[in-house]
Amino acid sequence: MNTLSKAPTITRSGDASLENARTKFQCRDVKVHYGDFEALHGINIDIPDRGVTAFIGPSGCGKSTFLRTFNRMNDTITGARVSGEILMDGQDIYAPSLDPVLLRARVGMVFQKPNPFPKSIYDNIAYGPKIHGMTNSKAELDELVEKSLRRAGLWDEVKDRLKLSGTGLSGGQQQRLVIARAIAVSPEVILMDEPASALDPIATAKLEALIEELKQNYCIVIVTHSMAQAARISDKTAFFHLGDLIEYDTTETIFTKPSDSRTEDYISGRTG
Ligand SMILES: Nc1ncnc2c1ncn2[C@@H]1O[C@H](COP(=O)(O)OP(=O)(O)OP(=O)(O)O)[C@@H](O)[C@H]1O
Repeated sequence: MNTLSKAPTITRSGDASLENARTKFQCRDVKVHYGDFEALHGINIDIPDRGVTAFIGPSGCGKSTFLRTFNRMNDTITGARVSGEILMDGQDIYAPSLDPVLLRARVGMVFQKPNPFPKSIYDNIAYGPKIHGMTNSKAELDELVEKSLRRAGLWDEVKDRLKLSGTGLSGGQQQRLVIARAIAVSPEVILMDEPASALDPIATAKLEALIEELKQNYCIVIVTHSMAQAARISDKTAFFHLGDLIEYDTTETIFTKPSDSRTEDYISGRTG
């Protein structure tokens, strides 16, 4: 059964220990055009499940463009065109029969600027589960809201003000609220596009601790401009340059013995 195009039931499956080495996404010759401009020139990469993969590279090299291909967010950009093949758990996520709304529940996204809905903290989390018909009663919904906020490390800070607006939280809290909102619909993947760039060092540390914990259960792909952050939190790192994937390896290898001089120049701060 093609779970992406059929029932809205969103389930996780598999044994965590077995899935450590599993591939979540297989990308073959992925190109993205904006009109006539080719932003990505044919990317081949396998993204592992249950771990953090970092995309690094100079501004404009295509990191965000590539990240958006994993939940078809490029579909929403006028003139953007994706070609090649992206398989998620072996299923073509660009198949015409696929429902992008269901895909985006399975592949959540967190942006640079925290973007809570202008609704209460509670409603920010409850919104997705309601749309997807995931709960049968108010009590179940309450439980899911609490569980999601707990998993995002935010429950203790907000449990007494669930009815207040999500936009009234601090930047770091808003970012964790957005992560809780993504978690609420039981995603398998969380894409993060420079999620800490608007946060102070303390909020960044909390976010990184959260990512460290979430990676036990989710495939996380993060775009970051911070080499230190990539080195701290990711298991694998992909270095992009001018629309090409130059090098992809364990984070340790990329940061200690990169094989391409362009990678070395970038991570050592000589370019970028
Ligand atoms: N909506 C768009 N329309 C046209 N061109 C775009 C669009 N979005 C991105 N581009 C171009 O595609 C290329 C890749 O951009 P992208 O934002 O993916 O790079 P990036 O590596 O994420 O950059 P940054 O680190 O600055 O966020 C750039 O040349 C950019 O100008």
